[in-house]
Amino acid sequence: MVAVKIDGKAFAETVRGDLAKHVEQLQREHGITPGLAVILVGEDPASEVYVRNKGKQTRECGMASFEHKLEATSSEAELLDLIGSLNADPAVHGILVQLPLPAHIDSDKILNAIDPAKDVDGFHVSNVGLLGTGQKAMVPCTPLGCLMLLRHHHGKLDGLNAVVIGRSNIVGKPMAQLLLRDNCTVTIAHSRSRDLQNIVRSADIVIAAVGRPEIVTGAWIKAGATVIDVGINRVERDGRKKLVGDVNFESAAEVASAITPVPGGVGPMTIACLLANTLTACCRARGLPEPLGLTA
Ligand SMILES: NC(=O)C1=CN([C@@H]2O[C@H](COP(=O)(O)OP(=O)(O)OC[C@H]3O[C@@H](n4cnc5c(N)ncnc54)[C@H](OP(=O)(O)O)[C@@H]3O)[C@@H](O)[C@H]2O)C=CC1
Ligand SMILES: Nc1nc(=O)c2c([nH]1)NC[C@@H]1CN(c3ccc(C(=O)N[C@@H](CCC(=O)O)C(=O)O)cc3)C=[N+]21
Ligand SMILES: [Mg+2]
Repeated sequence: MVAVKIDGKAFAETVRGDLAKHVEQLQREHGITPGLAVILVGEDPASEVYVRNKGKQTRECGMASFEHKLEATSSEAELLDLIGSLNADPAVHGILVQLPLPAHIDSDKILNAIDPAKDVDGFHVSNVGLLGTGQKAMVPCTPLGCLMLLRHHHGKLDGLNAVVIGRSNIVGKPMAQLLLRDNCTVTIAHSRSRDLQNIVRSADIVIAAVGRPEIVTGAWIKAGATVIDVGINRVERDGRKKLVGDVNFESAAEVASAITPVPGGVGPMTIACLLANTLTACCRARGLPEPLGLTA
């Protein structure tokens, strides 16, 4: 292996440590506790693990965590009611609705019902529009976490070729916006892209957000590239359940100059950025200065 392993877990711990200090100061000087509400609809076991981890880390940072679990059969109207009450609750500064939602619920309608000022996922159309036009927005957590890792390990990204594989609203598209804002030349690839391998081979920065276990191998990577693996795929290897990314770590690490592992890469940064966005939302709501350097 020639590549440096980018330790997202350690970096996320540092970010959460900084957050905890700001939260403590907010409490001490203003008597304010930032609050994050998470809504989970249905019983998806993987989602429950995220919700539990998020709740634990939220409390460890000194913030308040409100968890709402709804039956999978809950109606859109019930969910809209809950969002309405959280929008009106001054103790709640951030609202996250865990995705995907059950098929009978219109996700866009739900996401757009969240007060944009409390939309810590950055999925509301207003925040998407603000980000796309270069205005102050809530920035989606996973792309923001990737950007923080890239800036930290690579420095300035000006003029670099970045290839984002995946065009979802939650990862691929906002990731491309952030890289463009940092002056990369951005290509977005997807399932209809022709000659994906050669597109990826042109990249100084590769962001894999595909949801296909280890689809990207070392043979696709330009020597010296930086590889950010967003994928979280549960697979069975040698009779054991295991978590792998969208990148084959072993082979990619032979050619890349730096690469994130799965687990321990982007995932922990996503949660750290969610908490950072909650603190930012809280400061904006109370007209207080935003702690610098935590969000983009
Ligand atoms: N670490 C973290 O914090 C997070 C991790 N994830 C993980 O990241 C991955 C992506 O998530 P998400 O964006 O929500 O996934 P989606 O399924 O919404 O999007 C996947 C994207 O990959 C594209 N794609 C699928 N197959 C191929 C292929 N063979 N070649 C090229 N492109 C392909 C799709 O193309 P098309 O649009 O044409 O269908 C689509 O744009 C998943 O593994 C998910 O679990 C997600 C969120 C947070
Ligand atoms: N509204 C909404 N916002 C999201 O941001 C969102 C979502 N819905 N739905 C699901 C995806 C997925 N996601 C992850 C977050 C953290 C880890 C994470 O912490 N991973 C750790 C541990 C993984 C483990 O061991 O289980 C790691 O990669 O090291 C993973 C995945 C956020 N998502
Ligand atoms: Mg999706």
